[in-house]
Amino acid sequence: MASAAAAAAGASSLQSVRVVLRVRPLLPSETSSAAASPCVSLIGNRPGGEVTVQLKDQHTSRNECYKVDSYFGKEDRVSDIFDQEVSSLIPGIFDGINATVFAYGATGSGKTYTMQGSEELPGLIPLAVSTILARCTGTWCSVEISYYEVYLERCYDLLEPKAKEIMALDDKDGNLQLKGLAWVPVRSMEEFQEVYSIGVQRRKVAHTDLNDVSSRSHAVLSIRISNDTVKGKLNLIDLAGNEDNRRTYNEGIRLKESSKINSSLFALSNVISALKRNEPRVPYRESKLTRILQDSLGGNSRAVMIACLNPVEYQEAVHTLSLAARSGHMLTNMSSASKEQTPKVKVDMEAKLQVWLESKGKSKSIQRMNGLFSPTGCKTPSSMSHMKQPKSALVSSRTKAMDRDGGKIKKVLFDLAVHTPAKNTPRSNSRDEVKTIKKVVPPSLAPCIEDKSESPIRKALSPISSNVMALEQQIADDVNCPSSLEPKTPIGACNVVEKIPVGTPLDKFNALGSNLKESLIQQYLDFLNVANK
Ligand SMILES: Nc1ncnc2c1ncn2[C@@H]1O[C@H](COP(=O)(O)OP(=O)(O)OP(=O)(O)O)[C@@H](O)[C@H]1O
Repeated sequence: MASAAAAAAGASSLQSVRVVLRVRPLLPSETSSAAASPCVSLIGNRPGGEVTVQLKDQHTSRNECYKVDSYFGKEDRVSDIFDQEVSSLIPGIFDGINATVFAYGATGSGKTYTMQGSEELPGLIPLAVSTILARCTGTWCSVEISYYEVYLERCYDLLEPKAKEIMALDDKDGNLQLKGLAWVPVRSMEEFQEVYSIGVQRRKVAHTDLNDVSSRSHAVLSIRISNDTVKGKLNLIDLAGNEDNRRTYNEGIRLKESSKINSSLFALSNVISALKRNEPRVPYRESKLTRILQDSLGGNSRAVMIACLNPVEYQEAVHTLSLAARSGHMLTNMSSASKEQTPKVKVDMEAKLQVWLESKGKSKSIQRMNGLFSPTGCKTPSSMSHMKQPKSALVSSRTKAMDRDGGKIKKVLFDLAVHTPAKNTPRSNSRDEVKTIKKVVPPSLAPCIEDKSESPIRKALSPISSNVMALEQQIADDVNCPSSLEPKTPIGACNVVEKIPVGTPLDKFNALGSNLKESLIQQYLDFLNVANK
């Protein structure tokens, strides 16, 4: 048993990105819901090695298996995650090896709970700070923190709010420098609490349909240690949640935030994917988030991605775990039961698309889609019927949220004693391994795959784009259509529809303008990302 634990520790320190799954418990508001049966289960693990999880959609019989490095379920505490995944990174920082821990997942999946914690259960951030401070006690080592957020692709200091936007620049040696970022020395948990709680209150949060206190920015807490010879850094990142705006009904600024959040998370997934595949070029410059993390992701740095899941949201879970897939952890397989269902799944998907378009009043769009995909006569799948109806007004309650969180964190940090790691306890896993087979990409996807550098499955797993407004603007600009076009109306709808020739669906598609093609492809991919692939 001891040698297995040592092997596990060794493995974790050798891997550059570990993917850890964190499934939160059902919330009281969810347990009463009809759709409250969990969609995720642990089905197998190897001591010290990867674990296999299964996602199952209760509305269809679809299920998929994924491999991750470890699994934390509803009975596991944040301190368990810290002991098993984060504490092993800390000695490396004292040897100058940077590390990054980031919580990734849909809105409301428990990222802030995991990173920041609550009054009773401190999160990974306070646990890490207390462990680092304890290690520095009686040495010449100094500890400093910075805390900043990436909001709408701009970087702001949360400890020095009057400072200008933080710029990511390369110095003469090619090392990344965050110009304008404040580093505040901390010598005790009390000092840390004082500084951090102020920063937490400044972070941008808002009420959304899916989370009362939803983070609207990515927040990065960096802990830097320095002694005479070495500087090392640990980044602890609470990412904003990826959002499907067809569920959130975001509008205005919330929609704009959501669009930036989703595109930067996509950029992050590209970086992780490139790192896991040892690709020669890592696309750090695709977003501000990846750019500022350039010196902490890749190279000899270590990273732990905590993929957070809401246990009852199958589609979100698929989307979140797709990031793990991109980083080489997914079993690109389905159970044999689900293979038999592949044609049905495809039909359901098209029916869902029709229903969705109909619900948006897009009968013309349906006709055009029917030119691209085979027509179906299916009824609305039951899985669509549980979708939320839009609320008439979304109330921003940042002040409320700040009161709640700011107050809480202050207490958390005051109360926190230096964290003593608990002994690692092996998990009991009596579940049977499922037999898996290779996943099939529906042939109807083929014309949509334009990017030659990416595999079809990878493209199909792209994140949900929420650039509705930007897309509309682009459509209006590009084809000079009236600005009164409804959201998601395909490009050039006003001019192009009559010109579509008769012939095969592919002929019709090829005859469309490039903007219209791009729009249709994007819409189809968007749809696939929230429907069965
Ligand atoms: N492990 C857990 N145990 C109990 N409650 C939890 C747990 N994880 C999350 N929650 C609760 O779930 C709700 C949503 O969690 P949280 O705000 O952390 O989500 P999030 O992923 O940070 O969302 P967003 O991306 O919108 O900021 C909160 O009420 C939180 O207290």
